[in-house]
Amino acid sequence: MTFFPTAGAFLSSLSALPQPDEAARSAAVARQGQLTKPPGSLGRFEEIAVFMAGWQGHERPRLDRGRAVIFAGNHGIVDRGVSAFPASVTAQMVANFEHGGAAINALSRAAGLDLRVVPLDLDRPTIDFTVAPAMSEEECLAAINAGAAVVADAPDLIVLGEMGIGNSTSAAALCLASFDGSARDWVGPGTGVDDDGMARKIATVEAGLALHRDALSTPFETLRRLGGRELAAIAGAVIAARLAGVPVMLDGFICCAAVAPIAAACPDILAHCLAGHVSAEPGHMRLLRALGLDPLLSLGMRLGEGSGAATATLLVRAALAAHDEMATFAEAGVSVA
Ligand SMILES: Cc1cc2ncn([C@H]3O[C@H](COP(=O)(O)O)[C@@H](O)[C@H]3O)c2cc1C
Ligand SMILES: O=C(O)c1cccnc1
Repeated sequence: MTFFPTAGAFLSSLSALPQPDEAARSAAVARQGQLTKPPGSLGRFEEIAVFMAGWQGHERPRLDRGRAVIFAGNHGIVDRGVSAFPASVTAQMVANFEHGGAAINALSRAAGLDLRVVPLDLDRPTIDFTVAPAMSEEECLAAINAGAAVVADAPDLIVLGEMGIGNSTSAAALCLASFDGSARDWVGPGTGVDDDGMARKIATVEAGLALHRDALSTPFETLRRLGGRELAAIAGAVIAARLAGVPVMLDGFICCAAVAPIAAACPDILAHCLAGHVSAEPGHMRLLRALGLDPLLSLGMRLGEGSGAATATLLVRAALAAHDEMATFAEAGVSVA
């Protein structure tokens, strides 16, 4: 499926974004005010229920068809010694996802999410971005469209994750290109590199920015030059979800970095997104602040795969259960004041 036929179509979609259904939102706010509890006493759960109502367009939103998607891609910069693991682990983990043995399989099952795995040309790593753009326009657009395709049948919620050895370095480059700071502010240990590995990551990000900075004229160019297929796919999925009114749960540093270029150009693009958690990757909290997102969980996780986002979906289930199943003051015969 070609959701975005050209890079121009991808970019112009950012200037015509649908807003939440105000009638459904107001009805959900009114319902929260009638449930048998002091007003506001369910805290963030109330906000989540109202958020889901607005994007789904129903006073009582559902989570029957929740979907987790993990996009996978390989990165040319791995040859620069930026990960504690070899690039071959990406494909090995994809096989593990397909056999049900990874953390995201267990957590998706626990959260009642259907899991899709989308490997993106794993045998063709992106080009080392310190030498040339990571992807051609066609490759980047194909990845964006692979992301957009996973929301075609409008699931109730989409949970986004990634797998790609080396992608915490691409993520740091996308953050530096999109927001302020230095390479050091955005680079972290990822899978657990030592001090020398950290220095190689910082040098890689600095070299990438030095080469491409003057050409980063649009979010598409930033994703294409410094990103990777799985990161472009996440950006495509987030925009397609917005156009389809599908709420999104974002994961850790890498998943959030994938949307940094589009959010820097168009801050409203993340209005339909929740941040599942803040990961232990040091740049993640800084990134969430730049994106204007308040994470639901802080569990010291630093895995990726959509694992934090899938876990946070359990909180959405709790919020929707309270919103849907609680009695109103009138139904329960409880005095209002
Ligand atoms: C076995 C294994 C499973 C993973 N699942 C997610 N990641 C995570 O680690 C990678 C990013 O870290 P870096 O930039 O240091 O390579 C990504 O694939 C990410 O999703 C994993 C990494 C490994 C080794
Ligand atoms: O926060 C993340 O997304 C993350 C951190 C470390 C390794 N992989 C992913």
